[in-house]
Amino acid sequence: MPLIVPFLNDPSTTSTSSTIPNIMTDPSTAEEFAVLRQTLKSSLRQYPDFPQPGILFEDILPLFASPSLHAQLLRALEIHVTSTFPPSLTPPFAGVDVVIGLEARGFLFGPSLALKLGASFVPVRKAGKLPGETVKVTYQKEYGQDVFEMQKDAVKPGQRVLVVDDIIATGGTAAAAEDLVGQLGGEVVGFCFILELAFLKGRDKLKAPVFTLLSGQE
Ligand SMILES: O=P(O)(O)OC[C@H]1O[C@H](OP(=O)(O)OP(=O)(O)O)[C@H](O)[C@@H]1O
Ligand SMILES: Nc1ncnc2[nH]cnc12
Repeated sequence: MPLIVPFLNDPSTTSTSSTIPNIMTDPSTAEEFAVLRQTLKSSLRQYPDFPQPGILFEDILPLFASPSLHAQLLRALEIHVTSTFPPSLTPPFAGVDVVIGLEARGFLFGPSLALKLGASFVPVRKAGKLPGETVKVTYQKEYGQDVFEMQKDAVKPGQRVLVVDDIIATGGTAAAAEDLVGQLGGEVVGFCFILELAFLKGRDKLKAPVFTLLSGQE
């Protein structure tokens, strides 16, 4: 009988809406994950007053500038997703069919994560970039308003979708993606972010469970 270890006693890994069962059966994987998080967190940069006064901008790009950090990021995300949605389980905790990445920074790691999970990758793009029939939604984010679009045949009814992005701030962007998936009859089984600005309470706007790898700006 494997030892069941609580995944992490950290508020950034739990959801207020519903809770993902963050358990891991292998203690050495839990330890590996904790070390990965520490390394990744210490590699982020912050820029005050960008892109406008009053915003403390969290820059995740150093994670991609170094091949080693890039690999560690993907390993951390893979550990999380496969321990939360093991392909061998039955719903609601079975695997993921589609990973959706949100423009633009969700495109940096969404496709690689999808490949690791054996899932499809689908982009959600800013308006006017996608050919063919699309669904659309207008949304508010931490610094402005935008329009998101997804191709109509990108998600099939009943498919299990994981939405990924670099940051959740006010949650407007992620909620817009959840809306688009719902319009196509897909099921968002979870959200996965690298970083969460917890004080903005963005996760409260989302119906599906939320996982964030790192916390920021308490
Ligand atoms: O939770 P919210 O308040 O909605 O903000 C989070 C969103 O804001 C940023 O994207 P941005 O719209 O700046 O676009 P970009 O990735 O194309 O630069 C970030 O990458 C998230 O997608
Ligand atoms: N403070 C922030 N830093 C980086 N990306 C963001 N997207 C929304 N708010 C952000």
